Amino acid sequence: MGVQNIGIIGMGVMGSNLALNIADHAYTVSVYNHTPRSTENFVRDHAHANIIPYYDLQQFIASLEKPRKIMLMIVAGEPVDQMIARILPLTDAGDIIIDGGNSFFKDTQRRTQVCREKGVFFVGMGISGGETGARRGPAVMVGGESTAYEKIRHIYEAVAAKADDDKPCCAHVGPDGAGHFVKMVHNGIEYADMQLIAEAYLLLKEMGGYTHAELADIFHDWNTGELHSYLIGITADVLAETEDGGSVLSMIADRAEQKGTGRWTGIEALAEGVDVSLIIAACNARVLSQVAGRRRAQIVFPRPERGQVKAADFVEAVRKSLYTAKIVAYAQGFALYQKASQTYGWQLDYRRIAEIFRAGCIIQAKFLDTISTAYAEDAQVENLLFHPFFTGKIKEGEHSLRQVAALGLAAGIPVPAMAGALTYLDAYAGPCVGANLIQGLRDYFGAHTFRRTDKEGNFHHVWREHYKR
Ligand SMILES: NC(=O)C1=CN([C@@H]2O[C@H](COP(=O)(O)OP(=O)(O)OC[C@H]3O[C@@H](n4cnc5c(N)ncnc54)[C@H](OP(=O)(O)O)[C@@H]3O)[C@@H](O)[C@H]2O)C=CC1
Ligand SMILES: O=C(CO)[C@H](O)[C@H](O)COP(=O)(O)O
Repeated sequence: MGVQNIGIIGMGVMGSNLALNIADHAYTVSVYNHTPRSTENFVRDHAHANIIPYYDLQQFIASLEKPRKIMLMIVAGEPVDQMIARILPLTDAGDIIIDGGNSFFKDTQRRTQVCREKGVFFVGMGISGGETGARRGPAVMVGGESTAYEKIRHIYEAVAAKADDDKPCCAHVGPDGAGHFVKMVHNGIEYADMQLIAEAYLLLKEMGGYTHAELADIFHDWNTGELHSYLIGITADVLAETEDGGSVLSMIADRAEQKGTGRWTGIEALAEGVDVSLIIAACNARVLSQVAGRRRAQIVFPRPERGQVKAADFVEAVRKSLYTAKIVAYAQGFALYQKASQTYGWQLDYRRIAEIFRAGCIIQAKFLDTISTAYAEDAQVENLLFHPFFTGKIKEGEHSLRQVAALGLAAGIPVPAMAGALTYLDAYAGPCVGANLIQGLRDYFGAHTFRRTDKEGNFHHVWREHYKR
């Protein structure tokens, strides 16, 4: 008869740190890894009275109290299916398998069905906060049956980060794939946020001529105001870091990698018909940073001469631009939650999602408090941009964003996310966006019909050929 409170499979960065975090909260933890070496190294380097290593999967499962709580913290994709296939025969009805990795939410929906056939609960859990979060308190987004959540919540709410009001950053957000969907979009917003920060950095460095040390001070200063966030804070740290007297950032290759959650967000948004242009711009920026032809393009297409604008008001304009565009990025991400919630019938609680993002996760930021308040005031707000606080901030920052993006474009500095934020505003708020011509063309070549401004219904026009080809 097993006695350990929970089992964790996967002794990588996240699994090992979560095991320690859970063990620190007086829960007993069995750990297992598909290769014994990772487990051996972990228990050698981090001996803990509440952690017991297992090198045999059957013994690991047998060590757990019932209903068993078995958490996977392993590489997403095929390994998760393979591990479930190995675990399921060893489980009993009522046991709970928790996937804490960045799994694709549709895989989670499928796995939920597979486990349900055996009476086993499957919980798709989004976890954010990286290594430090896992060790000291992550944000936890739980998808699955509420019966299962009730059995595991005491553990995860204990280890999760706590917001300023002491509420745990852990919530049951909906059934099956909802937790992984919420995490996927969190990561998409993370991509957009980091891209905007990178654009602000580039503008200040290339046009303002600031050194990395000076920029570290600027970002540090920004982090004391409305931009206060984990990402701005660590940007200051990265900028300030030196090795042998030189900037570490200057030594990092200018090529951004990705594991795919941002890309999934873009694909799902396109499928849902929601514009997440800043997330897609961020994905494209990472893709383009990797292309082999960059060196050749630098020679073939020299960029325009860059003037210098080293002035305090330029720094402030960039700060305002970053904040304004960031609001658009978050509004787009939350619009995707709203649409997906309808599509999948999840009844997502946007206020609670914003609340659990207030601490522990990578996108934790001061203004998540305001997003949570906005949804508390109007749970069905059509778009966050219509909340008076954000409307005011957009109006306040739009001019700076326009000036800064235009400066970047004129100087040949790529600002796809900042420009994307403006384009989004212009398309959203513009009286005519050219869609009338698109409809005319579609009707011309394909008889796709169009709607009229003066009458209800769908119309086809018999177009005349005025110009001979
Ligand atoms: N790092 C981060 O900041 C965050 C990561 N995540 C997600 O958490 C999950 C784990 O990430 P992380 O800990 O960083 O990754 P690591 O690469 O540090 O660890 C991966 C773990 O998966 C195990 N593993 C690899 N292949 C298999 C397999 N075929 N079968 C079983 N186990 C396997 C590895 O074992 P071994 O090394 O012995 O092969 C290792 O224990 C991923 O889904 C990741 O996307 C979520 C939030 C934040
Ligand atoms: O989930 C995370 C944080 O929330 C991970 O850090 C994520 O893997 C980062 O994504 P990518 O590697 O694609 O930049």
